[in-house]
Amino acid sequence: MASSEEDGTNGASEASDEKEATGKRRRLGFLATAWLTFYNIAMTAGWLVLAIAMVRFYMEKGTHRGLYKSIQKTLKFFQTFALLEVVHCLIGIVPTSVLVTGVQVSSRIFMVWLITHSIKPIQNEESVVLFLVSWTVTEITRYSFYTFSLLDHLPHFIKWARYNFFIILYPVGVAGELLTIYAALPYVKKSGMFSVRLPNKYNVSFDYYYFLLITMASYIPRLKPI
Ligand SMILES: CCCCCCCCCCCCC[C@@H](O)CC(=O)SCCNC(=O)CCNC(=O)[C@H](O)C(C)(C)COP(=O)(O)OP(=O)(O)OC[C@H]1O[C@@H](n2cnc3c(N)ncnc32)[C@H](O)[C@@H]1OP(=O)(O)O
Repeated sequence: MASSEEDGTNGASEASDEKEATGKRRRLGFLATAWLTFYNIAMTAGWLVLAIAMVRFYMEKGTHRGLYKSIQKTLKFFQTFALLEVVHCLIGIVPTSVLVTGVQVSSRIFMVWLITHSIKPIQNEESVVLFLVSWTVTEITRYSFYTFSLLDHLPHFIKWARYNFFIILYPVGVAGELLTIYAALPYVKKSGMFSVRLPNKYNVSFDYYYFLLITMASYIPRLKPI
């Protein structure tokens, strides 16, 4: 195999990658780079803690029943913290689209707080494990990718994982989310939770059951990974 010194091509492309990365950091500014590095390290660590807790739970109990309850605090904290990602786009320190990030983060927050947290009987559904595993592997890969990129030391495997894992993880995650919402439907219909019925003094009505059906339908344009 020809070395970069021999053919001159790899060396040139590495040098241009290096120049590009340095230029990007300079454009970003010291404070923004420091904050993003801290944020990405914290998020990688948070999702790693979650992964370890899930593996330990399963090894000790041999079942997924009770898993959500045991990890919910960590999940809620780190997934809610991800709202900062929308802020990062809004203030322009990351070049991702506000809309794409907003949809991604709000759908996750919705799953965490308005579905799994609020509807206790569905917490032991297998579908919850599907999206938990999918989100966890995705986020460990994604945040470590951003961290190593900012530090200019991106291992090949992390780069490969960032651009390939989603081929499996995205459909698994979406299936887990949709099946969990589907499992919630009977409880929502029976309890009438989060619904506002007429007559009332504001003359407005809202049916959470139909809202969930619309939410499920709104996944259709997003079946292609975002
Ligand atoms: C209230 C009711 C809500 C109802 C919702 C309606 C339903 C809608 C359906 C939604 C479906 C979502 C389902 C989803 O939850 C399922 C899953 O997630 S399953 C798990 C698998 N998922 C994935 O693989 C997606 C993972 N997510 C992402 O990749 C990102 O979150 C995304 C927002 C999609 C952005 O990705 P994109 O590839 O567009 O951007 P990049 O990552 O390449 O970033 C672009 C550039 O910005 C730099 N960047 C971004 N973030 C950071 C950061 N934190 N630190 C440093 N730099 C960052 C990045 O390096 C890129 O820079 P450059 O281009 O210069 O290299």
